[in-house]
Amino acid sequence: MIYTVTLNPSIDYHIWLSALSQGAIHEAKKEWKVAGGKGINVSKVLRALGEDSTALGFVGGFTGVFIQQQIEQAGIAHQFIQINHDSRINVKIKAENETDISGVSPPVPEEALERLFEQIDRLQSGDYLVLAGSVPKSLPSDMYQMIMQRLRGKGVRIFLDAKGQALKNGLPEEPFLIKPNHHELGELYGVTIATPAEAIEWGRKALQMGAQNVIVSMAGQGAVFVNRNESYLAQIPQRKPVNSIGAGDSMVAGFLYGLTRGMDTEAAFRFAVAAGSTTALSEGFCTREKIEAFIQDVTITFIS
Ligand SMILES: Nc1ncnc2c1ncn2[C@@H]1O[C@H](COP(=O)(O)OP(=O)(O)OP(=O)(O)O)[C@@H](O)[C@H]1O
Ligand SMILES: O=P(O)(O)OC[C@@]1(O)O[C@H](CO)[C@@H](O)[C@@H]1O
Repeated sequence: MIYTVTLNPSIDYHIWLSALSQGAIHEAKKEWKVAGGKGINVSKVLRALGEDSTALGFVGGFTGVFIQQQIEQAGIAHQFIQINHDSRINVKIKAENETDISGVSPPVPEEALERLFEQIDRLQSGDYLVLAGSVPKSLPSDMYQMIMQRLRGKGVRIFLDAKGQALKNGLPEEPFLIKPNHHELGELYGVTIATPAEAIEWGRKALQMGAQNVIVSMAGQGAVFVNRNESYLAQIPQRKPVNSIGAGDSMVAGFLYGLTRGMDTEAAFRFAVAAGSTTALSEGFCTREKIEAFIQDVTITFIS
């Protein structure tokens, strides 16, 4: 069974403007409101690919009701834990370029946290667990590490898509996969990663710190994959992105999907890159049809 955890879900309010200027009044050309948060996005992409998952996390208030309804309408199983305060609203402004404003995360009470731990304790060998996105401020920054410690030795494969302290703290627990983008990986080591060669070099450092597999996503530059046996570079044709929100989540979902369908590492990585890119290059998330049409445009190079 696949579980996704979104500790800090959101309503993503996508809004299209002709131009964004500080201090001005803007009239939107178009808008969308969708349930968001990285784990939830992974569940959505998996659903679109025909793979079931159960979404876990905290939802609250009128925004939480909306998020839960959307997940149910999408046919995604969930075991959300209700909290009293409103889930966040994250604003995604599309003008000359993309600007994100993330809302304030709601406080999560101790009892809600205990309930999440009870759910985590029920996971079994062979399950996959995706831990993705930010940790609400009221929770300890080593939340993901705490979850992973509870699962030690149980045979659950953990995909960790986090940044900063949450990523750093999680590495010693040997997550099956991490998927930082090149900025997030650079931030971990206090360096700037600008090229795939640098992403491979620093990705290998993350292996030394505990990660079993590392995908470093590099937006329009593609991605690199490293583990102890194999390293690959994925390149994609240069095209203007339409919506890069959720591209990284689509990549995580694509890799997970590939593994569950028995693809080898290289094929799962190729599928993951095609999933990320087709989300970035179209409105809405990737679909199987879009991925299949794009996948031959992904060039994979084996790196020794
Ligand atoms: N401009 C683009 N053109 C083609 N593919 C893209 C583009 N931007 C992103 N992608 C694809 O999506 C993958 C993930 O993108 P990115 O590195 O932006 O992830 P991210 O920062 O985790 O994204 P997010 O947090 O918005 O989900 C890339 O490796 C690439 O395959
Ligand atoms: O603030 P976080 O939890 O790091 O990221 C949240 C978020 O930006 O990530 C998703 C895209 O990856 C969006 O659906 C959501 O708004």
